[in-house]
Amino acid sequence: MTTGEIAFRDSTTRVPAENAPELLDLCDRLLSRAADQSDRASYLNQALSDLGVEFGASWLGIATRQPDWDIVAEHGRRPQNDLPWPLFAEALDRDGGCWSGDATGNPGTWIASVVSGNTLLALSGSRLNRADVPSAMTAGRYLGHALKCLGNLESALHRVTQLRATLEIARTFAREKETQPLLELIAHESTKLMHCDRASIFIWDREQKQIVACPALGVEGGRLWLPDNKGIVGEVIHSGNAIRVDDAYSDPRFDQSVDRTSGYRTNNLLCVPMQDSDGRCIGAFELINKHDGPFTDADLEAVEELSIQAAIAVQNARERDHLIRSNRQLTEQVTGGVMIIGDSPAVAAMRSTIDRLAATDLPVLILGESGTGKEVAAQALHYHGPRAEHPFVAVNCAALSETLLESELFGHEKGAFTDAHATHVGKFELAEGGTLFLDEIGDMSLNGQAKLLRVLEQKVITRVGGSQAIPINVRVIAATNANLAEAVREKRFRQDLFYRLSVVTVDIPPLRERSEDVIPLAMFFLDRFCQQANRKPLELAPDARRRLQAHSWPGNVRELRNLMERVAFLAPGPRVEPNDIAFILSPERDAFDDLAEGIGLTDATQRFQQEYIRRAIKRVQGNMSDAARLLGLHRSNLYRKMRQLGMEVTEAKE
Ligand SMILES: Nc1ncnc2c1ncn2[C@@H]1O[C@H](COP(=O)(O)OP(=O)(O)OP(=O)(O)O)[C@@H](O)[C@H]1O
Repeated sequence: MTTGEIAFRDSTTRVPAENAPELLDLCDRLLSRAADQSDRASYLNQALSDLGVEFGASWLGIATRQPDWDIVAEHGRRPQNDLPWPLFAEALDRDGGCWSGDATGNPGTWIASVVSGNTLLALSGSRLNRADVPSAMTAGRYLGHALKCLGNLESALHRVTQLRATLEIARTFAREKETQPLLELIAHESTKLMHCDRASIFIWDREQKQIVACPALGVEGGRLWLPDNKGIVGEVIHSGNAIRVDDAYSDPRFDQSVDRTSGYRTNNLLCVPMQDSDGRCIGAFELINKHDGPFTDADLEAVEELSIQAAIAVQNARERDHLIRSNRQLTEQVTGGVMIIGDSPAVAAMRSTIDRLAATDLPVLILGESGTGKEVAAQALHYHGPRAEHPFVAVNCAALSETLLESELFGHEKGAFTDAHATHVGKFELAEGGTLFLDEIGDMSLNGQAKLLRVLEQKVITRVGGSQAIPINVRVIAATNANLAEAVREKRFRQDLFYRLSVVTVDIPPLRERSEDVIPLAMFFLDRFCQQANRKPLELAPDARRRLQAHSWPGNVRELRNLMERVAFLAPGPRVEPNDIAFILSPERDAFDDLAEGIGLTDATQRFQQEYIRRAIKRVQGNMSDAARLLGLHRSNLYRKMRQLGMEVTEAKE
């Protein structure tokens, strides 16, 4: 140390008693100003100005050594000659203060006093007294405390800003529903937030023991498949710990082959694991090449936060993708399964009508006896049209009481009635975007009909006990086995609703009127059930075919289907013989066999007709109107026919 320079250590400094009040006042100001400021630059400006006045210094600066010297803030006119760096170094090395002036301690030019660590406060001016050093040192220390507080505040504020930005980004993640665009969005937003070059998401395919990088920028197709045990990502997913690399090429864990593939040079990176809501690692999130130096601890914290949000969004999007895929598969299966089998002209016409109607939203009324295939026709309309990927919901109106029907169709709010313990979503809402099939519409009460009509006209529903109008987009297909036109005449069915539902009518004849369909349907069901029974497809023996065709099928296609189901499971041989179905079909059928032997065709026809009518009457328990319907005749024609055939008409009841 040269003459005229004095170094002080903290332990040896004493502030002269007479300076104490001003010093206290100054330190108080240094601290309280810190509370008013939120950034270090403005604070230092203010603090250096206060110190300048207090010490009568013409220049003040804050110098740091890391290891080169830098002046991070200054106030006043900087002296012409070079700054006394050795004096500054001395002050830092001693962790105290230094004064430079004349040997007697008269006013000199410099005081350097440590603020903290590698930072010091430097004062210059002709009025600086050696006796000022202890006060400058105390003020320097206070300045240090204040700067530390401001530093903490600044990093807390920075963290808040970063968290806010993370939340903002997470909100955009939640809006993106599909996986691939979501991954690209995450990468794009993260690079912006973290001021880096690239970001990649690595999805871990545990079964295949590989990780899929997406988006892998610079790689054709944007995707890259890598083994799951290599490189930094491999280590992160297996250990569940984040890795920060400041110089990639000097880190042995870094897999340079990825750079070789993409032609990109990785300098620094930050890689964090991605965990799903159950804490299972689903992949990793990597950021590459930060623009201003390597990634920091604060970056790590922010990326970990971002990765949690990204993982949730990725998981949701993947589950959604999965649901959509399986829905599509199911729809394809159902669409393939909805086949209208039959060779009769009636079925061929129905198929072409359905093909034409499927693409429209026209209301369709399907008419036909029970089991003729009304629901199959409704499904074909739905699954062959644009609503196929939305739900097909069927409601049997006959099975529901008036009160139940309303809540079933429109839903109810919790507490709407005594048993309404929870909110119930109605069938209209469940069928949103798709089709609602109202089976047995003829059995709906007049009150229910009025409500249904209103919904069809206004296209909104209100849940029972609710007040909110919920818009609906549902195609309605209705069906009935009753004579709706007659019900309208008898005022049991609203005419306006009838017209609204029956814009187009599809009439399905009973199976007995389309005997060409019996064998194709029987074969279709037989094949399907043989598959289920795990046996080779069964043949139908010619006699068995004849017997099936001769049957009157009062239960229509449903009866045939059920019969074939039992046969597929029970027939002992590779062919269905008449005996295999004899015990299932009505035993009365066998009586027809006798007719064939030894009598003329006219007699046989007459006896056949007598027998046939007798059975029809028996089947409907003697109700002549029903029997006439079953036989496809008007009731008066049935009586006439019976008389012609010499049958006892009195046996019939109404
Ligand atoms: N043309 C057809 N092709 C294939 N299967 C059919 C056909 N018609 C009916 N079925 C089958 O017959 C059974 C009964 O058909 P469906 O339920 O559609 O009749 P429905 O007229 O709606 O009866 P209900 O009035 O009693 O509800 C179902 O198993 C259906 O798959």
